[in-house]
Amino acid sequence: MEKVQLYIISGFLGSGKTTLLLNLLAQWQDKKVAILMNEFGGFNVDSKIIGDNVPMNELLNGCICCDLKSDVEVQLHDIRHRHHPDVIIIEATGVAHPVEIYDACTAPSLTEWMAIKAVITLVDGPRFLERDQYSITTKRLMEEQVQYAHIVLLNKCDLLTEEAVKQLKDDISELNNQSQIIRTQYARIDRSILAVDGEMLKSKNYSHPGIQSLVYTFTGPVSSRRFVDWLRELPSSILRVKGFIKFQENPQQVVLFQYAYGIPQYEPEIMNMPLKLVIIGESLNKSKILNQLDQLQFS
Ligand SMILES: Nc1nc2c(ncn2[C@@H]2O[C@H](COP(=O)(O)OP(=O)(O)OP(=O)(O)O)[C@@H](O)[C@H]2O)c(=O)[nH]1
Repeated sequence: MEKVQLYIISGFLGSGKTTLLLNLLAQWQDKKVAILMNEFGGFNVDSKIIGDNVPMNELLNGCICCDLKSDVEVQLHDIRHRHHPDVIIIEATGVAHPVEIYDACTAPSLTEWMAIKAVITLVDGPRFLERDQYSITTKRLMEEQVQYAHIVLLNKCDLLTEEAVKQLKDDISELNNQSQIIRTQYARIDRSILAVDGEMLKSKNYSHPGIQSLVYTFTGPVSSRRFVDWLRELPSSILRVKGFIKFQENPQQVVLFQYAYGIPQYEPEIMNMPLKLVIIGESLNKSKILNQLDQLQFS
């Protein structure tokens, strides 16, 4: 019996994990692919982006590498029994430690039928270049995600100079000289790159104390100008914002909003999605953010 192949997609918040997942799904149309999606918050924007056609289990409200670690085994068995996939892809939260996820997938009841093919880490080039500006824990996490990958995608190269790409490649090789390093834009890779076999990674206990998330639900459209003003004032401790929003200028249109490393992105959404925004950052001042969003919404 051929084993189900497992790929683990890791990488810091907003580095391009869902973008890679979408690329892989497009290339693997000849395979039955199922997804285990993990979100730090209670609302999964990424699963809405991927849509209903792909078999998917979700682990919400926590991180797969610590508080939800024991659920991984149960979810993987469930995926196998319900969907009979050829390939399973785990998309971890941006704050997950790859070794812990790997460890969670090596339970004997899983290895009977599942083979871990690779841990793929996405590096957000511009953010990684400036990793010294984050707290020591966050910087260490970014580096360890690189250190323990079998394949590293140096992503967002469109936002980097050649010199910066060279510098980042050197930094990544210094952290991990065993991995393949591939420079990418929008996480575009050829599936042949994934033909590797992940060897054992060593587990160690890991936690990420400072990183938190909150979900805000809008009751209706907001002013786009005031929303942009709010974004401009966001402290650098806010690492990621994503979700669905409507603007007063075009109140019927749902917009998929993404904000990673200071760069906002707006895309029209055809489905009528819940108007929720997920905000992830280091030591969030939750009441202040909720207050600001209330003001945006109600005044
Ligand atoms: N300029 C540029 N933007 C990119 C690239 N890859 C992804 N993005 C954008 O970066 C944002 C985050 O991408 P995602 O794929 O959602 O990142 P993620 O790692 O899944 O994010 P989280 O799940 O929140 O950690 C989106 O707006 C993407 O369109 C790239 O190579 N270049």
